[in-house]
Amino acid sequence: MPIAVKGNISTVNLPTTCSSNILRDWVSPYDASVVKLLKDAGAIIIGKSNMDEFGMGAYGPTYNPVSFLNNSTNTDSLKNETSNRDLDTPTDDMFVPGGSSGGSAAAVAANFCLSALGSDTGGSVRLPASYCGVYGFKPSYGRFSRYGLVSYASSLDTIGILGNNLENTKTLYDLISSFDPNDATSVDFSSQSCSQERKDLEGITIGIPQEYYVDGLSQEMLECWSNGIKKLENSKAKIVKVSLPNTVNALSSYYCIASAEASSNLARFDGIRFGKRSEQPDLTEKHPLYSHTRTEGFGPEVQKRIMLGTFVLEASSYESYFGKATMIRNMIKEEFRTCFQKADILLTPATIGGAPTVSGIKINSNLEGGVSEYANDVFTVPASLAGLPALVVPFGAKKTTFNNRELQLPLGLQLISEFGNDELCFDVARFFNKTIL
Ligand SMILES: NC(=O)C[C@H](N)C(=O)O
Repeated sequence: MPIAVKGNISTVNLPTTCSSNILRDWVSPYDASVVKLLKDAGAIIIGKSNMDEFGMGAYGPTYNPVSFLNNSTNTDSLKNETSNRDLDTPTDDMFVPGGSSGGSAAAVAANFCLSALGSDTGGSVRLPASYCGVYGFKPSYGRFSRYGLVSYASSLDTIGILGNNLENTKTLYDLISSFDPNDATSVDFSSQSCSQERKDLEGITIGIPQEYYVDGLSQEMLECWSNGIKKLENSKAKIVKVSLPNTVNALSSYYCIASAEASSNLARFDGIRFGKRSEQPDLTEKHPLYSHTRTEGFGPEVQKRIMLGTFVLEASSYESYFGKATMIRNMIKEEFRTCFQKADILLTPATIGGAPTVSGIKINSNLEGGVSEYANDVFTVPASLAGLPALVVPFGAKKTTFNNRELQLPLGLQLISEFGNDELCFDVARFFNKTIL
């Protein structure tokens, strides 16, 4: 199976740059455990995919293939379409793939490969899956080895899978679900496998978190969500309302914890041991080599997060920021636990709407200091904070026209299940294909 691998997952013969200047041309001396498992099973690694620098969703330069496909999945027409365009001056029919595994999602959506490895810290696999119309899976924390994944926020990071269909996504899941003694956070789930061939969803209760009806949820996503609920109901699932009151605080908690961990993890990139080293350090500064290397090597989003993270970890702000964020995280975990007493699995939107345009993202970033994109993670970060498995299923599309050209922007729904019960996501997802509304 041809597979693309995200640029932050180590591979021996291809560069692992995390799309960062600081790791430009860097090649790892070893394969990540997940890559090794795939190679041993005969997979063909077709290349490394583009990403937002170090996984920090700034919606980097990849374009969403939907912008060019024109309702056709033909790779030749994609090539023609892209070669006719000036990709440096995006028009209003050019969309972002989402981040940070945008390159992996785009590669699958464009039929360059059947599946791809990504990584998901707060939605980095699930958001691009939804925007590009492919499957996107984030496992229970600890199920896939992180050995060889460049760390961003270690308590949240997971390897994830993007797939063109459910079967290929599940094949990769089966191959890389493996305990790894090289990863101290790896969990042995081998005794917990519970996948079942079901003829319908009788006996399965689907929870609908009421707090996910957020302000700003687009009309098309609202419709997509209620169609999804109907589809599962038609397959004999029982639908119940559940409550996750701290959804409103999840984004602040996530961005505080993720930035704090990033500021610590990224301290290793200092120009001494890895990648780029500044050639012109200003010797009048206190730490000229470190500061110049890091100023030249990291992009603006990464620098912003390092500064935010350093701030929330300072002794004077620790309790009011990092301490509170951790408390909220614990409350979110507890709320999920309560939900799973009423429901087996939750169904939510993956995003608030279809993919934004490239130019829209640029305008918003300039106006609001670059935090507006963070709001798009509202439905994905809660499962990350709680370490739960979640699967995004492509379901529906938003129709839009530009210069008389009709485009269909994909929309995805998210299934979230209990810790360790990853396979239930796949079991339920099958019914999005089976039942006719
Ligand atoms: N890495 C992720 O999962 C994406 C998230 N938007 C972030 O920037 O942290």
